[in-house]
Amino acid sequence: MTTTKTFDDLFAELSEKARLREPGSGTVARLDAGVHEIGKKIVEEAAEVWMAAEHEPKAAAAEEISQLLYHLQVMMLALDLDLTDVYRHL
Ligand SMILES: N=c1c2ncn([C@@H]3O[C@H](COP(=O)(O)OP(=O)(O)OP(=O)(O)O)[C@@H](O)[C@H]3O)c2ncn1[C@@H]1O[C@H](COP(=O)(O)O)[C@@H](O)[C@H]1O
Repeated sequence: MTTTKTFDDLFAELSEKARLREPGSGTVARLDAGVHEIGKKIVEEAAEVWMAAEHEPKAAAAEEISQLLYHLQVMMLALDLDLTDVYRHL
């Protein structure tokens, strides 16, 4: 049986990689690049979500949405925000 990684699972995984500064982690590299670069990536991925939603199959849009969620989590880590900081606004 395959298990599906949830938003919370991914955040826990990324938090641990950041804490350990895991060698070879793309997440650590993105954190080192800083908020400005992470922000540019969020805008890029958001545009890709929009384009996929209008012009590509639903599966492609789903993949782009997953990438946007990933980069939003990287920004949360860069700002030292945790899930409860965000969830309290939902
Ligand atoms: N879910 C993701 C994820 N989504 C998107 N991305 C990154 O975002 C990029 C988005 O794809 P693009 O098409 O924009 O690629 P690109 O233009 O080459 O982007 P750049 O790498 O040049 O920024 C991907 O190539 C990944 O680098 C992700 N990188 C990592 N994860 C997961 O995060 C976890 C930790 O990853 P590491 O920190 O790399 O170990 C793992 O479980 C990964 O599966």
